[in-house]
Amino acid sequence: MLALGCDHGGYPLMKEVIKYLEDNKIAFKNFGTYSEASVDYPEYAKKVAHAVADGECEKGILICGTGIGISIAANKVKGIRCALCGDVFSAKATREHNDANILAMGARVTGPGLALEIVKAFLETPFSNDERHIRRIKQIED
Ligand SMILES: O=C[C@H](O)[C@H](O)[C@H](O)COP(=O)(O)O
Repeated sequence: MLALGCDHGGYPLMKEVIKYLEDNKIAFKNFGTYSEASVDYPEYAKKVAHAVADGECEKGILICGTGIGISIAANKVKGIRCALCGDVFSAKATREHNDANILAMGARVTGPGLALEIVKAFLETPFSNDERHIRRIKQIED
């Protein structure tokens, strides 16, 4: 199960992401927001980050205007490795190297075509399980 969250700035892109997930029969839980009415992104980062950290959801996707604020907020939650990605290489690398459990994107930065390629790479790339990456993730946790 995938946890979704966005603010008003991220909402237009989140609609595209939701369509992609539905088309590909990928299960998700949507924590909002549900419109372009102005809201505060930390609230949605918190909901998604806790759903992932608590094991309710396996991974998450967070979107705000830039992806910056919502990723900063999500990374305050213990156990969260939220990666802000604006390209496919980074989305793939952060899964392989960092075992990132939340993808963040900026709807005012990244267009929908590229964003959906980023989502696909993030969801389909497994963690490498390489010893050096496990060691470094452990250092982050410590
Ligand atoms: O990092 C923060 C996000 O980009 C927000 O989506 C952004 O700050 C919202 O801006 P505004 O309230 O001007 O729409």
